[in-house]
Order: sequence, then C-alpha cells, then structure tokens
Amino acid sequence: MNTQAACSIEGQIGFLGAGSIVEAMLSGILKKGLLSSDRIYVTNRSNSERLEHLAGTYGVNTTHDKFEVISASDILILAMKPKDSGEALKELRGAVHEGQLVISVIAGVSTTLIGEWLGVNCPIIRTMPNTSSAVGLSATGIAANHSVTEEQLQLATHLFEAIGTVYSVTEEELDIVTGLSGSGPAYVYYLVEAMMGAGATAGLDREMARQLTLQTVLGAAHMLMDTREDPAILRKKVTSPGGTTQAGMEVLESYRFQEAVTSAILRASERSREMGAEYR
Ligand SMILES: NC(=O)C1=CN([C@@H]2O[C@H](COP(=O)(O)OP(=O)(O)OC[C@H]3O[C@@H](n4cnc5c(N)ncnc54)[C@H](O)[C@@H]3O)[C@@H](O)[C@H]2O)C=CC1
Ligand SMILES: O=C(O)[C@@H]1CCC=N1
Repeated sequence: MNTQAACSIEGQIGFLGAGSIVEAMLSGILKKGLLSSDRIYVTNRSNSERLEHLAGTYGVNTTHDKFEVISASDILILAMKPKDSGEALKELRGAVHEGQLVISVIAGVSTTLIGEWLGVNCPIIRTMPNTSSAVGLSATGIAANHSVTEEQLQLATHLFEAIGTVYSVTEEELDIVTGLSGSGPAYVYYLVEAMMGAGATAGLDREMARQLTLQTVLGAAHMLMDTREDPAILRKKVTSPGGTTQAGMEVLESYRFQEAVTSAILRASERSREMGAEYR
C-alpha cells in the first residue's frame, strides 16, 4: 500500500461512468479517507444494479440523473468508454460551467475534443491511472489543458496520489502511458497466469504455484524499486552460466519474448491514438 499521508480535499466529486476503473478509484480514495462517501456522486448509462452495488459497498450517492451529478460536483470525472464518450458528452452540452474542473480517465480522447463535445472552455485534465488504484498503487500519468490553474493541477495530483503515484507528462505522451502502465497490469497478470499454470502443470499444487509466483513477482518488483539497479543487471545476477535460468531464458528468447512485449506496448499506445481519432 502507498503509505503517503493524504489530506482531505474540499468539495464534491462526480463520476460519469461506474465501471472497473471507477470502482478501483472509489475503493482507493475512500480507503485513504481523502473525502467522505457522502461527497461522492456516481452515475452510469443505465445499469441500476451496478449503481446499487456501488452505493451498498462504498456508501456513495448514486443516481441516473447525470445533470444532478454535474450540478452537485466541483470536480467531474469522466470515465465512460472512449466509444461512448462523444455521444455522452454531447448530451451534456452546456451543463458543465467554466468554473468546474473536468478530469478524464478516458483512453485516447484529447482534452480539446472533450472541450468541443461539452461546448465549454473549462479546465480539463486528462489522466491515465490503472486498476491498481484499488490498492493505492496506480501509476498515473497526468496532463492539463491551457485553462487549468496550478492550484487545480495540484488538486488533481493530490486526488490521484491517494490511489498511487502520479507522473506529470505531456498530453501526447499520455498515449504511451496508456499502452505502458494503463494496460500494464494486464501484461503482468498474463505473465502470472502463465507462471502459475506452468508450476501446476509441472506438478505443484495450484495454490502453492500461485503463492510462489506472487511472492516472486512481488520480490522482483521490490528489488527493482529498492536497489534501483538496471533490470538487465538484476537478471544477470539470477542467471548462472549453464544453469536453470539460462536454459529458461533461451526458451524465452527463442519465442522473442522481449520483441513480443515491446510490440504489445507500442500497439496499445497506437490504439490509444487511433481511438482518439476514431470516435471523434
Ligand atoms: N479498466 C482500466 O484498467 C482502465 C480504464 N480506463 C478508462 O476508463 C474508462 C472506463 O473504463 P472501464 O471502467 O474499464 O469501463 P467499463 O465498461 O467497466 O465502464 C464504463 C462505464 O461508463 C458508463 N457509461 C457509458 N455511457 C455513459 C453515459 N452516457 N453516461 C454516463 N456513463 C456512461 C457505463 O454505464 C459504465 O458504467 C475508459 O475510457 C477507459 O479507457 C483508464 C485507465 C485504466
Ligand atoms: O483497455 C483499455 O482500453 C483501457 C485503457 C487502459 C486500460 N484499460
């Protein structure tokens, strides 16, 4: 868990969208005590059961009236899918006023486009958190448009610091951040699935394979963070000449593992750019 102390924030926050990333953020924000649940409003397209779940689990206010959420909120967080965002935001044209701070977690969609759809020249901050927000360990990229004041940027940074670590980048760089750390947890889970599966296939009890894999991933992440050593150096320290790691690494290389990971991240970043153009 991120142990950084979080001071409370003023005002009310509204979420337009109630999916996985919003639940991860709610969980992280409330665990940190950044603001009380009665100052949070959540709406979605039409799923009442989902809103009931969020109200029941987190004690937040939920409604199907998007205009109620907008008028109740000092900070508005946009969290619908990129493909739904144009239609959703055009419906709200004129409802958001210039004093409200809009924060988007939507992949690929630019602050310029969001401003055009909403029909208002308001401060807009584009971010890219990841689902590790739920345990306070998101790696979040953040970029602001020209209307955002230093104070508003600090406020948004503070909000996202409650759910992890925040990195200030340019808006262009956010597409790379999306492919790398926004999608990144899925790549790590994919590796973990493969490692656990291999342990079980080789004869270990499934739970034992799971625990050994998770402790290995956790230990490796801590080694990288604590020693600040280059990952290639750490990898070499594990690899005894002619030993087991070398044998395993040769197989990964024969499948061009690094090339596959690089291509995946570049393709995901490109997809972020594509979505911004595709859904305009
Ligand atoms: N899932 C992830 O790991 C991450 C997702 N994101 C971004 O967050 C956004 C949401 O992603 P997820 O939570 O995964 O999607 P999701 O599909 O779980 O949730 C999308 C939500 O948007 C709502 N919605 C759709 N149309 C709406 C409308 N007109 N008004 C209000 N709400 C509406 C849906 O009802 C649903 O609650 C996407 O833009 C995605 O790019 C960003 C970082 C990480
Ligand atoms: O897959 C997606 O498009 C979203 C953005 C980053 C993580 N999930």
